[in-house]
Amino acid sequence: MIELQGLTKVYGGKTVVDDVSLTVGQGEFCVLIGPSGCGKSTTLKMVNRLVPLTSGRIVLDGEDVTTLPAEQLRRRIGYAIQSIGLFPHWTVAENIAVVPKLLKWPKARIADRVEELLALFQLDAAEFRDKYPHQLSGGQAQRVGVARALAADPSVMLMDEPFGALDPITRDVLQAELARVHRETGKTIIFVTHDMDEALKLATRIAILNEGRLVQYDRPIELMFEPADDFVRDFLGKADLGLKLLTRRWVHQYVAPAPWADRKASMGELRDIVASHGHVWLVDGEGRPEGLFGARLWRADGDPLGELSRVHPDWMATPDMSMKEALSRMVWRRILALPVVDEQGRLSGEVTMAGVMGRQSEGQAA
Ligand SMILES: Nc1ncnc2c1ncn2[C@@H]1O[C@H](COP(=O)(O)OP(=O)(O)OP(=O)(O)O)[C@@H](O)[C@H]1O
Repeated sequence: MIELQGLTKVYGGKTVVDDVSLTVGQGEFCVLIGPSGCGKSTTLKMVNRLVPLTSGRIVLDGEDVTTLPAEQLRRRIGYAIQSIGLFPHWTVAENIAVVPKLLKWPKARIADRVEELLALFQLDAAEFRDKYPHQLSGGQAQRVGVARALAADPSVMLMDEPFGALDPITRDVLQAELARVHRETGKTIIFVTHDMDEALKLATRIAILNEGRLVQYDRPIELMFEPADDFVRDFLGKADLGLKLLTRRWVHQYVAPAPWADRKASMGELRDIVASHGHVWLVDGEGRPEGLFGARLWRADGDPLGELSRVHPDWMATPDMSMKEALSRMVWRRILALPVVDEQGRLSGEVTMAGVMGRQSEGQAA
């Protein structure tokens, strides 16, 4: 846990960070966000004293570290930045080992830690251990940069737009990886970005800064439903709130029992189910969805069953998929429901457009 108390930075008479206080609990992923120049990076750099404080205190795991020598502090706080800062003449393994070496860990322990971190970031140790930074792609180098920051198992990780320079696809992959690493390691993280989508994907708590001041510090859902003021409301971008919210919601939160029938069902039985539920999933002998009657945006005239649609793997949803992705699949395939399948591919429920709308408006009313 880390507490920032009244952090203030004045440059040449101008207060660029103004009395910022916030507590990041153990295992919390705190994202600092705000317009360019609002003081995000300066706040972060005061935490590990890359920038000296004008006033304020930093309390790390209950200990006041404001006057601790900066080198000692930095061994307890990992730091990863956009430009990576890998040492060009050192191998990947040597780069990752920087802080453990400073801490005089035994060689074998360092080697084990390097292997463990490469595995955590899905880099094959045999292939990457002895490579030099110029032999890595941007995404690989960035993974090594984050692995290095984690190497000595710091109590807190600071990250300043670590994925800012990456293309959108690599960025997406690394965001998902970081979210997983955060879940697996339970690290306390403070992360700076100016990208709200990135913040919503990663944060357990978001701190919004404006002109050096902390305007709101809340869980993402609370920010969206209870913005502290017009600045926050505008900053979140009203028009996209509903969709952005869906990136934080999961299929398992929306899954409902699915009307289904197997191959033995008669057309009469199928019509009855469609009459009461609007659609029906046909499952094979193993319980895997293979067809759908109804639930298309278009219907054949006359027969309420409409035409049979073959269930395509692209339509299926899994419990851990985001609702944004599920919704996108419904829109793309022009269907009003997706089957939710378990690990064996068996029908375990469904998500529907109506369900999304219901839960969205419930959330907004809350
Ligand atoms: N070394 C410095 N000397 C003087 N002013 C500085 C210094 N570093 C930052 N500032 C000013 O402090 C303010 C906050 O800068 P900071 O880099 O913290 O903003 P930021 O929110 O991280 O911005 P961005 O999103 O553009 O990176 C800016 O107005 C900047 O010009």
